[in-house]
Amino acid sequence: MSDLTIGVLGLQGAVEEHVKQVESLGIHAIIVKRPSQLNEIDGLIFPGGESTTMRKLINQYGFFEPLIQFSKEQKPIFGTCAGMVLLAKELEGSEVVHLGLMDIVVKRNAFGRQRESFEADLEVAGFDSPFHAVFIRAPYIKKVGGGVEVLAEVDGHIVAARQGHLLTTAFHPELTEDSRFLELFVEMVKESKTKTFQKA
Ligand SMILES: NC(=O)CC[C@H](N)C(=O)O
Repeated sequence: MSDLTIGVLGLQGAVEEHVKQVESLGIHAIIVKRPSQLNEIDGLIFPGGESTTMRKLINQYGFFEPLIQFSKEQKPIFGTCAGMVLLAKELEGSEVVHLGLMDIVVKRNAFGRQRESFEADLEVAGFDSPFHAVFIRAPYIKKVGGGVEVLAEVDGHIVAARQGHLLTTAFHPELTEDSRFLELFVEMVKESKTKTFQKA
């Protein structure tokens, strides 16, 4: 076991699958259900699910400010699917903004009814072979700000990106055996932990 702990926000959605994938890498995972648990983790995953419901629960359980603070401390966050919607600074066609942490404009349920759920093999920046991705009522990124690195696209739409300590995918990387996105996140978490250690 490494000395890292990764949390999965456990308010709603595909929580267990992420926990299993984190544990499959020999890393300690906890399900985060109370804001105080944010102090016990080095990085946090927002699972897929229903972003509107997740946001209601974020408010109800007093997570809003603690999550903003977690990000301010440069602690890595990985938002998958609904998690991407939570991270976005703007949602297309909507006045609603959730956490607004990442400089991306996101369109919800973006692939339309005919392609509600689909799978695709993606070329990903930094990966040496395609990544098989599962999309479920997925969003995509319409626009990125200057500091955002685009990692993958499908049909010309951005579906994976990184901005410093923030990583996001429109698909569900926890539903396949391929753990390369999680491994990338783990590297981000290790890096951030080393930096914090050096500052202390
Ligand atoms: N699989 C998912 O996470 C779907 C996300 C959903 N469309 C939302 O915006 O909340």
